[in-house]
Amino acid sequence: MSRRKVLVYRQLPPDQLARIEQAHDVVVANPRVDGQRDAFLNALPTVEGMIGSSYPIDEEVLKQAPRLKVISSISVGLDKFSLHAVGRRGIMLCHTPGVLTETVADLLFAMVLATSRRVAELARYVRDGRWDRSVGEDLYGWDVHGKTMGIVGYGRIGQALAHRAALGFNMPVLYHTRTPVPSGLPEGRALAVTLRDVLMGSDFLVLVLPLTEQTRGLIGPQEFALMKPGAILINGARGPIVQEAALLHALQHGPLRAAGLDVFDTEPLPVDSPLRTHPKVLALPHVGSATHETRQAMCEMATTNLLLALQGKPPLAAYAPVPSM
Ligand SMILES: NC(=O)c1ccc[n+]([C@@H]2O[C@H](COP(=O)([O-])OP(=O)(O)OC[C@H]3O[C@@H](n4cnc5c(N)ncnc54)[C@H](O)[C@@H]3O)[C@@H](O)[C@H]2O)c1
Ligand SMILES: O=C(O)[C@H](O)CO
Repeated sequence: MSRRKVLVYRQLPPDQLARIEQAHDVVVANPRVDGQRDAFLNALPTVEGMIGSSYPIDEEVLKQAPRLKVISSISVGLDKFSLHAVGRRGIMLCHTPGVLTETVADLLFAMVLATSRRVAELARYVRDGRWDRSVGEDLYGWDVHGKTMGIVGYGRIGQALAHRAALGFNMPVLYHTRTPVPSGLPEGRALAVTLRDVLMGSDFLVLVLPLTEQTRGLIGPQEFALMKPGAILINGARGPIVQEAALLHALQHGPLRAAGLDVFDTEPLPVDSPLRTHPKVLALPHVGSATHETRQAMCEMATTNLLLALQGKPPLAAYAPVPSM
């Protein structure tokens, strides 16, 4: 097998980097890191494989990489890639579904619990030395068990979340998804409904669907207007699925009691974003899959995908059909 030029554009664990270096000529250059952008740009004209995540690989980047055949993303979401250009060019785009499912569902449920039981706010109260008497009603939270869990996007992660909600917390589940699927739960525990019905019926509305042309701006003023007073929104999908101005309005004027956000329009979240310090917002730095075990598993899968695809073999998971090499 001939050695090819591979661009690693995000930090990889040393064991995975070594696997690539054994077979190919590697340039490590993260365009977000000061001093590495030029090396990233200089590598593009000759690279045949790329591995990384979170940096936009758009038409402009792809134009500069005429020999590119394989991109291996260390993510399940593929919204950072120009899918039209990838398809047109016959580039194999691989990703890492499945290995992060349970970990992301854990974090989504943590956000459900943290927002309703005001975990971050109460911890700050103790840390700030304000616990000088028993906590009054103004700091009480709201129950989670038995409330209705609404899920938009009932794929791998949505279903793992539904299991936690229905079987662990006795919550009725409403779900809405593009492609109809059975709930995977015992009879009567979950109902597939329209988006309108999920919005109207849920105490917690969790978004866990891909960002696409169809889902950009999906949750806006009209959708917030349908939601229950006191509902809590959790966005574990992608920031632009929710219209930010409408979200701020819904937090200030209702119906939202709180929002748990792991994802934002612009990441990292700008320091002047009103969402950063909003008292009703639990903002996390896009960490759905960020555990030692899962990030290692994602990097391993992405590395395997890259190596297989560069050998002309089917990778473990890919968006595009296998191109001829
Ligand atoms: N916060 C994080 O760190 C994090 C981590 C992993 C994944 N994610 C996000 O979660 C998404 C889902 O991951 P997954 O592994 O469950 O993917 P998946 O493909 O298994 O599930 C996606 C679901 O969304 C549904 N869907 C697609 N378009 C829709 C639409 N227009 N309306 C309603 N439903 C629609 C699909 O039918 C499918 O059921 C990813 O695409 C990514 O954006 C975020
Ligand atoms: O899509 C994913 O896998 C996560 O959001 C990490 O980028």
